[in-house]
Amino acid sequence: MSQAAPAPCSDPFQPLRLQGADGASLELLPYGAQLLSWVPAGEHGNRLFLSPAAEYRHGVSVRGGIPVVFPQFSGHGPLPKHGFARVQPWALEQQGPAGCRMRLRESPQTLALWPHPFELRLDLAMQANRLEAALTVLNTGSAAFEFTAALHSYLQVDDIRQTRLHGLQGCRYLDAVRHREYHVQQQEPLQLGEWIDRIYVDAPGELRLEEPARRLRIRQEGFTDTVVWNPAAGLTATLADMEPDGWLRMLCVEAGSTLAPVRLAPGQAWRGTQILIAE
Ligand SMILES: O=P(O)(O)OC[C@H]1O[C@@H](O)[C@H](O)[C@@H](O)[C@@H]1O
Repeated sequence: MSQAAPAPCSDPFQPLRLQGADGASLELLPYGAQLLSWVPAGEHGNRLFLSPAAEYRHGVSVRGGIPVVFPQFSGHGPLPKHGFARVQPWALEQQGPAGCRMRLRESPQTLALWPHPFELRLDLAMQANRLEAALTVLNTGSAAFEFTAALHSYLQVDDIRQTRLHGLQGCRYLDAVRHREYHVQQQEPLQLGEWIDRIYVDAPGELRLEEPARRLRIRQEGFTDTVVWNPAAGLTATLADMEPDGWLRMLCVEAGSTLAPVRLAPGQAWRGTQILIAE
């Protein structure tokens, strides 16, 4: 990756476009450091789901791509849902043809919500059919803090009802759909098409998303949990930024540390990575 001077992006809603020499490409919004699209080398379509009804304005999270969840997962705490990183303008720190580093530091807005100095880095790297997204959290203050976080990846599928997720059998999960109870995954592969909202705890390092015509390997490192979410028709109808049938074309498979907070002493850093491999 070539080094460029850190640049605050003048319009955070103006996407950055990167095109690797091998033909892979991505589009990224400085607002939220949100990846909007990733097209692997040799393919033509976005492997990430981006809702055509997504909203692009301050204070609202863009529905699709890969939102960065920090410092709070979902509604599990006093902060706004999924924290604030996804609705802040990030700076572009480094950029090359096949990758970039985005950076977010504390600001008066973040300190008003969460009184800790921090630095977040999102490193994105494409290589042929592979995309790596790495989130680094640094404690730049003088007191310890705790956080939860996730890479909230919306994966594009042709038809969720024909899609299977392999690799979760035997894994314990917290089911947000059924009274927030814990269960153990029996079905293998996991069949989809109904409302699902689960946190798989101590999730395996690799899953496989299988569709009739293609496949995606999903790896994670550093993160402890995997969240699987699809709103189905009922919940989708309540989301203004989703088309009524949008749920048929997406599945969120999120790499997260969501239930047990990560504690960072002053000067310490933590890193979590999600790797997507298109096949
Ligand atoms: O609508 P939001 O805030 O982007 O959240 C979407 C979903 O994100 C998932 O991570 C949660 O498990 C779901 O409960 C939630 O509905």
